[in-house]
Order: sequence, then structure tokens, then C-alpha cells
Amino acid sequence: MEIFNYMTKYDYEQLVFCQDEQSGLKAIIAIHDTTLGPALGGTRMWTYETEEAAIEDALRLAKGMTYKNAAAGLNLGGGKTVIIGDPKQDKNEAMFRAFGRFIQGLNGRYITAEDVGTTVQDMDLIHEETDYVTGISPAFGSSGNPSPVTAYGVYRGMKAAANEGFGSDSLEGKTVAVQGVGNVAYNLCRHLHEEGAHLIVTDINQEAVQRAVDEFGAKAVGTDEIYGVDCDIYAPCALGATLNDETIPQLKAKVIAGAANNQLKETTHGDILHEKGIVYTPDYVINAGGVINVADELHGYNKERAMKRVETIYDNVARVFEISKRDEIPTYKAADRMAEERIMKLRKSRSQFLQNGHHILSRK
Ligand SMILES: NC(=O)C1=CN([C@@H]2O[C@H](COP(=O)(O)OP(=O)(O)OC[C@H]3O[C@@H](n4cnc5c(N)ncnc54)[C@H](O)[C@@H]3O)[C@@H](O)[C@H]2O)C=CC1
Ligand SMILES: CC(C)CC(=O)C(=O)O
Repeated sequence: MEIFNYMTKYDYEQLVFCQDEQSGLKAIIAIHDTTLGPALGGTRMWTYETEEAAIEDALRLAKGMTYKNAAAGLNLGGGKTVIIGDPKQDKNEAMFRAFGRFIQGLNGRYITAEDVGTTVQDMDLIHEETDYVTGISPAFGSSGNPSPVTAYGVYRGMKAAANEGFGSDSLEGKTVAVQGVGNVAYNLCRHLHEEGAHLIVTDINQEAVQRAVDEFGAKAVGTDEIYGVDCDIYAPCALGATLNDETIPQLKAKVIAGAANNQLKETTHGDILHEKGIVYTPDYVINAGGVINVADELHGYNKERAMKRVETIYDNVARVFEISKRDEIPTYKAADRMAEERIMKLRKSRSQFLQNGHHILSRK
């Protein structure tokens, strides 16, 4: 990958490589755009096959956060970190503390939180070294694990998508195929089960599958089978790029609504879904509950206020479908339009110079 070419093409601001030999930390912090405010986005710990794959993941996820935060109406930019390593084996206290010091060095340009492979405990360790971390323990007056809130937002967004696809937002009796039943999807399945939906689940982790079978009466299928099952809604809740040339032809679902980031392998896959008449709910609009929740910590966490904002995901998803129909464009483009309009407006007004304490004029 030609990194500067890639960064120029998609307008990235900064890419930071962090290395600490003693703890084994190898982290990549990507900051995409800070027009709306400091970049907020989680830290993913994953075993990448190559360094290039890790860099690409950090960059793609960071851009997604710019759009997610903008579309959710937050005054935050987009960034994300990947730590290269196996979250089950390679974590240690020194690693997260070293990472916290690197974040501190960015002086507030980047604020972190949980993502796949990191936990509240990891955020607490980072917090030993920096205040630029959210999703830390409720004992610190913070919001804790964002996953249940993300799940609630996905559930509300799925209802808006059902309304678009089936003419009613009731999920009772609907069959939902859930790919990956981890932190977010477990909680999503609980909401769906409570509303009377039928669940089909898959995961590479058999314990996670068994829990959904035992607690929610879900039907388990193999990881390759999930795409082709008979269902009304497909909910991708594992990793990205699962909507691609191989999987889309297998789908029987009328609606796609799930938690995973970067679900479309390429934007062309969003075009294909549109042509096929499948209601695709853009990932970063429906899965914003977690970031909305942790962002509230920056104002002094208030659960009621945060949840009120999470409720807006229903209307936000509905708005994307409206724009898609009005402008006759696929839903992923409609979501991008919504986010970009907000960023461009702010970028324009920021270009007006206003004196502040940091400017050279104030030193005269
Ligand atoms: N945790 C949060 O608050 C948020 C999470 N997301 C996104 O939602 C997705 C899920 O996040 P979490 O639930 O936190 O992660 P998680 O790691 O708890 O769950 C992911 C699950 O997917 C499974 N999985 C991985 N590859 C698979 C495959 N090929 N087939 C089937 N299952 C597979 C894993 O075994 C795991 O159980 C990720 O893409 C994440 O970036 C997005 C917004 C917020
Ligand atoms: C997990 C969230 C708190 C932030 C994030 O990184 C995301 O929404 O993907």
C-alpha cells in the first residue's frame, strides 16, 4: 500500500505508529478527520496476518468513525486504533499503560474506547496514563462497557429498517439471522427474543453460540451457512467486509441491519444491494449507540441523557431511507451525504479566523 497516496485519496490527517518492546505493544492510531472535534473511536486488538492488513483496518475504521460521529450529531471527529496481537494471550498491564502514554502524547486529538478485543479493564489501565479515554469503569463515574448500548441502538435501528422493508416496525415473528454473537449481538439477541423474533445464529466461538441457543432458543448454523438461511433480516455482527461478491448472491433476507463496522467490502456492494431491492441499513448509522454513550462521558456521564440520544438512531435510520428514496441513491450514499453535509458546513464556518489564546497575536 502506498500510504501517503491512500491518505491523500481519502483525506486522512494523521497515522501514528506506537512501539514498546518491553510490553510488546504494536499499535497504529489512525486519525481521519477532526473538523467536528477531537477524534473518538475504539481500540481493536486483533491478530492481523500482515502489518499492511492492520494499517488498512485502522484507516478504514477511522474513516468510519468520522462518518459515524458526524451522522450521529456528535461534535467529534473520527479515529481508531488497532493493536496487533491476540487479545486472549498477548495482553499485559504495561502494554495498555504504554499505549495510554502514546495517547496522552497526542494531547487530546484522539480519544479512545473499547472495540473488538478490548475491555473496560483495558480502558482502566489506559486511564492510569491519560484522561483521553472513555468506556472506563462506572466506579470512575463513567459509562463502562458500551456494547449493551450499541446493541440497543442496533435494535432500534433494526425496527426502523423493518418498517422500511415490511411496512411495520414490529419484529415479532420475524426471523433474524445473526452473524457473530459476541458482546453486542448477545444483547441484541436478548432484545429480539423479548420482542418475539426467531433467531438463527452463528459464531466461530461455540460457547457464544450455545449461550444464544440456551437462553434465546436460537437455531445454530455453520459460519458459511448463515448467508443463505431463510430469514427476513440478516444482522452482520462479527467483523467487516461480509457483504461481498460471494455472500450477496446467497442472501434471502429483505433487510440487512447489524452492528459490524465496514460491512460492505467495497462501495459497489452497496450499489448491488440497492439494485436487488434489499434494504441495507448503513452500519455507522445503526451502530452509533456505543459511541453516543461513551461520548457523553466528556460532559460528565448522564445515562438518561445518553439513552435519549441513542433513541434518535431510529429516526436517523429512517432519515437515511428518506434521502435514499428522495435522491434515488443507495442507502450507503444517502448516509454519506448526511454525514458529509454536516462536516462541510462546519469546515466552512471554521475557516473564519477568530482570535483565541493560542494564536501568535495573543503573544504580542
Ligand atoms: N462493542 C461496541 O460497542 C461496538 C461494536 N461495533 C462493531 O460490532 C462488531 C461486534 O463487536 P463486539 O460484539 O464488541 O465484538 P465481539 O468480539 O464481542 O464479538 C464478535 C463476535 O464475532 C465472532 N466472529 C468473528 N469472526 C467470525 C466469523 N467469521 N463468523 C462468525 N462469527 C465470527 C467472534 O467469535 C465474536 O464472538 C464489530 O465489528 C465491532 O467493530 C460497532 C460499534 C460499537
Ligand atoms: C465502541 C465505541 C465506543 C466506539 C467505536 O469504536 C465504534 O463505534 O466502532
